[in-house]
Amino acid sequence: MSKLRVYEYAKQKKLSSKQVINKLKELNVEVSNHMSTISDQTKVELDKSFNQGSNKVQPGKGENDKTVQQRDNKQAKNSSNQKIEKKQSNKKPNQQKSSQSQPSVKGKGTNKNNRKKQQNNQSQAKVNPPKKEKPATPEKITYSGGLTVSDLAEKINKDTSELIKKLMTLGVMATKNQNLDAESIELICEEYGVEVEEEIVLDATDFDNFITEDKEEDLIERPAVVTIMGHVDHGKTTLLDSIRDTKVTEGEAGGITQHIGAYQIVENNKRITFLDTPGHAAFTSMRSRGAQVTDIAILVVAADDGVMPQTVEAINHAKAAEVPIIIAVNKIDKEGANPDRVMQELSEHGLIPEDWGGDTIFVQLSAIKKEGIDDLLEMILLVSEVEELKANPNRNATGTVIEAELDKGRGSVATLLVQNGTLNVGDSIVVGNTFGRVRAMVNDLGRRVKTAGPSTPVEITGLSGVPEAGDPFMVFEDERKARQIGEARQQKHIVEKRNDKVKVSLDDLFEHIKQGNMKEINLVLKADVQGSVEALASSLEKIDVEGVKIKIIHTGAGAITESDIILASASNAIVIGFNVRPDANARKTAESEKVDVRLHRVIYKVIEEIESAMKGMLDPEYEEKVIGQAEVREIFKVSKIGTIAGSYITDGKITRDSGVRIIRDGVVQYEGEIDTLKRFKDDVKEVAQNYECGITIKNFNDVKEGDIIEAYVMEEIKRT
Ligand SMILES: Nc1nc2c(ncn2[C@@H]2O[C@H](COP(=O)(O)OP(=O)(O)OP(=O)(O)O)[C@@H](O)[C@H]2O)c(=O)[nH]1
Repeated sequence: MSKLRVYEYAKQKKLSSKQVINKLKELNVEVSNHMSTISDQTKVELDKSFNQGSNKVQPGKGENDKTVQQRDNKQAKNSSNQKIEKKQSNKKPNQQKSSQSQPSVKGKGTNKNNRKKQQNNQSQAKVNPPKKEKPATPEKITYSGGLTVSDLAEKINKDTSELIKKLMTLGVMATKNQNLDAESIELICEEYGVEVEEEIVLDATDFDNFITEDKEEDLIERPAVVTIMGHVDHGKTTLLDSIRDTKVTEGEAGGITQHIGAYQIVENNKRITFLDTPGHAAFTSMRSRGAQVTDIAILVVAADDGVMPQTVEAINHAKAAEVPIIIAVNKIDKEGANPDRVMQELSEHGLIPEDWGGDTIFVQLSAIKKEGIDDLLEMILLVSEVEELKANPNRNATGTVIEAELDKGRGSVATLLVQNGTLNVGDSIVVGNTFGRVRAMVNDLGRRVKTAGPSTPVEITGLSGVPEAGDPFMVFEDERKARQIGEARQQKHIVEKRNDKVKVSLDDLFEHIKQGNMKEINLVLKADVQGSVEALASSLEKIDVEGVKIKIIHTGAGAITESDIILASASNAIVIGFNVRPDANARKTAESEKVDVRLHRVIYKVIEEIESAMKGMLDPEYEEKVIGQAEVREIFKVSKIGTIAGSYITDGKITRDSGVRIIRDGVVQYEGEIDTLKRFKDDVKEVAQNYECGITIKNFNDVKEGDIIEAYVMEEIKRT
């Protein structure tokens, strides 16, 4: 089977690759770029189509899949076969070329030619100094981490300008310092018959590169890690305390519980680990750092209060993290307790009790009276069993930081949750962007321990710095390696902070979609009233562009809160506010977490914006910039013209085309445009600070002495 690529076909037909790609799209043939291969059948269709106009043809699905797969599999190792194949298919024409212009080291025949040519050159040496002779084109080059045009030119011994021209004929516009993508590099190398290999350097700062899969037979059951969530005052803390009081001392007689951010209890000879920080903020902020520590979420709902806003938030947070939920209907001892109502209300959120044919476990309890605690624990064990939570205790420990602080006496103190393996005193460990050796370990009962297995929380000392909650940790065989990796992570962290890694935003949505790393777009939706939330949600869910789906992970009526932003950050979601604004905290968090928040007042604008972003057609975004202020000092009423505001520019300047706002006692009276701007009798383009001028406002004559006229322009926000 011949392997014809898009650009090759384009060249044959004297078309641009883009034209061919567009035509393929018309024919419903999926190609990712000019390097994609075209099957024989597709080629026939293309020929037909270019000769006769557009005949819609649906190609065999298998072929498309294959094309895509080939691109996906293009990792250094397994692509080497493809590369050799490519090289061979390109050898002939290139060698012909190179034998004319440059000495080549490939193929017997050409070698002879080269030798001859070289001899000729030597004999002419006196006339033409050998310096001028270009060095040979290498047979193979390797590179890692990208190449600029001039880097590549140097590697393959060509002039940069020649390469730029060549790239142009292949439909790639590049300057000499421009970084080339892997495909363009391959393309150029193919043209010159050079084999190219990209060396993928393993990122030593990425723990994933050090993790080896456990064998099934090495895995054993581990305790579940449980988080308690729910609305304010519904009894989360009381429940955590009751469980600890009744169980910890029961199991470990004489133990003094210590607050280390998590504790373990024993029920029916099985352990359960509770994270001791109630509330979904902690849960989600950890997740936003990439940590998934919770196996089961307990949702506490007070039976006398029912489902409240934070209950719904907690549900959505747990759902977004795909963590099973157990409902603890609390305060059933209270007068006015109505567990049925809680069930009813939760059913509306998709949590249907088993008694009613659903699959959500409901446990009724009184945290304060310590009633129903055993039932809850039993249910946790049941869910753990179903979830088949397992780990391998016989390996170096990995896990997550639950909390950490700097203690005056002990230095850096961190509570770690071991998630796999066993942590030992003396282990060399990298924690977040810091490292060290585990000097001492203390468990939740305040006892010194030497080892900690899967799902065990322990407090450790011995780190060189203070990590953050949610940071991952990993133990390494030797201290030198731990230090090396710790330092590399620290360095990377500094660089990343500097580069301010941005979360997904509407602006780069299309890029993500194009690169195929986005199949679902997560949205958090807030609106003024429930009705608009629903209307908006249903319209948004209907958008389907390029097979990418909208997924609404949380909705609510009311202002955009910090919790919305944290959820969006953790789930890489975009926040949409309809007739609502973010509160001050939310605004700050959105800025620091780099969450894209879009505010709208018209439903179709929201839909339009999302849709255009998905299609990569988002209009430039503008932001208002105040350029100056004027104080109205005198009013002139002129019958034909209207009210002229005799003003004095107190700050900045006012330009003829700026937008203006009339502010009276701090309140905006009117927003509009300038009609005329005059100095004495002359129309002027702008008036600067400390000058007087006459201003009339379009469609507004109610200017008063003492009013402030604020001028602003809309500036396009530069996208990076
Ligand atoms: N009657 C009754 N009161 C309870 C029960 N559980 C908790 N309370 C009371 O409810 C109030 C709130 O309990 P907390 O445990 O502080 O609630 P919380 O959910 O942790 O609250 P925040 O930490 O503020 O979010 C306290 O006054 C508790 O004593 C219960 O089972 N029955």
